[in-house]
Amino acid sequence: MSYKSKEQTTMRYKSKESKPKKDIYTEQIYPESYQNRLLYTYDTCNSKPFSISRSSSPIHFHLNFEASPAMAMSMAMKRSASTATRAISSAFSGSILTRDLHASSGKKKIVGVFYKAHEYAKMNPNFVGCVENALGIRNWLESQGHEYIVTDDKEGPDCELEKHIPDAHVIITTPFHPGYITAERIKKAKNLQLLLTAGIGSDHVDLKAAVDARLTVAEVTGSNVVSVAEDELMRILILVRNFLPGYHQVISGDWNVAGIAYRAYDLEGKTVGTVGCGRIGKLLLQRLKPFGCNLLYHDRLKMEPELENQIGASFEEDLDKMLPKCDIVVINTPLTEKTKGMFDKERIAKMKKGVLIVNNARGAIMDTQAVADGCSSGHIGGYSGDVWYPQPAPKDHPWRYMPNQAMTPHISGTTIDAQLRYAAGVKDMLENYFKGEDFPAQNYIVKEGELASQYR
Ligand SMILES: NC(=O)C1=CN([C@@H]2O[C@H](COP(=O)(O)OP(=O)(O)OC[C@H]3O[C@@H](n4cnc5c(N)ncnc54)[C@H](O)[C@@H]3O)[C@@H](O)[C@H]2O)C=CC1
Repeated sequence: MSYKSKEQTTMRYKSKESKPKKDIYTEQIYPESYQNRLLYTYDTCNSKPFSISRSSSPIHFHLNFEASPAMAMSMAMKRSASTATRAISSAFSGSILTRDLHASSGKKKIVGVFYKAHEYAKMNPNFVGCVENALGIRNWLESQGHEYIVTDDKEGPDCELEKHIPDAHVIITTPFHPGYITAERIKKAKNLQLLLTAGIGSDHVDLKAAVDARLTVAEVTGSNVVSVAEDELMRILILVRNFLPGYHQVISGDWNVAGIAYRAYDLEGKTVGTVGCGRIGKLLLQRLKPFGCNLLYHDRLKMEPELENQIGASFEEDLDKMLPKCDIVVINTPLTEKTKGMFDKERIAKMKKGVLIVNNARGAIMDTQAVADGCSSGHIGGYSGDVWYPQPAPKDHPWRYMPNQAMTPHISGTTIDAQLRYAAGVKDMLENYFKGEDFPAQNYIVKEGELASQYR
């Protein structure tokens, strides 16, 4: 995608200014989100050609950004809330725990694990999520005397990540190219205090080991939920319309309408169920509503009736009762001890014959072979997603070769918009960490020996 022109950016800025007040639905999805501020940052950086060179990192710009009165007020409110939180927590914290966050001051060693971009790194100055552009925080970190090592080499005993584990204070990694932080690595990491996920989903960390070691684990909650929900909608349409065989026909010089049409349907009137209905699940349901589908959701938590009514979906307490009703099932839970392997042979057998499955949550929520077998037998009519286990997916991963799949590498949550948001979120948390301040509460996955509720 090309960069936005100044006119486009101005339009976006204007439309943001005239945006109607958030409704109850949006309030629930974005409590204290980064969204507005970061979009503002993004617009600011693109619409001020006099002060910014295109090759600079965009996420530095919000330091110079003059807040509007409303934003200044909200920032001041946040500051006073965080001061109050600190006062309360310091009043109650008496224990001496060597690895708790902010246990030591001074220069830090920060290790980042990202995917390599090679020739693509220079093609877009906002492409900050790769090794080469390193979230755009290198100058900022190094100017304060911190050491910043960045690599994509993350597997095996001789990899670059392993070399830096013993003296790293902070490890940042993205779910797109996850640095697996195992219990063994945590044991070796004597200086480690903080594990940051540049994105959402911290299952690449052995969270139990992190709890036991009293590490802090945090992610940029909300940073790419819109990106994933949009991508899920695209995958649903690709499967329902049997799009991919048509695309392949065009490339291979064929023309066979029947070969596509015999199993292409409308989305209207179909029953779609989301398993997990947090931020992404709700955004997906909101996007599906205008298609005239019958919407169901299963989650640990039932929505407030007003929100449920606004979204137009019905709660299904029992997953196994919801599945046989669904033409399309979308997975939107984190990978936890409870959801690992949740979709095995028996559960897949409970689904309708020909069911379409979209999974952008995590590959390991599915039993790999059961999915491949389901696609081969036709019980699963189509499977699409961007998440695999492990990542990168090995060349012989069965999902590469099963019929009726529309798989991609892990991309849905790393759009340029998402990268700008999660890079700024990481920078904010590092800034708080250096100052000994708390992070936004919803970002914590492990804090003071406790695991966030959605991972339990
Ligand atoms: N493919 C990609 O690029 C991305 C993937 N993700 C994945 O999507 C997941 C969900 O993200 P969000 O919606 O932001 O998280 P969220 O925390 O807002 O929502 C997760 C929902 O899952 C529910 N849940 C947890 N365990 C459950 C269980 N055993 N049964 C039923 N429901 C359960 C929770 O109650 C919660 O409502 C992330 O954890 C991550 O794994 C997130 C962002 C990007």
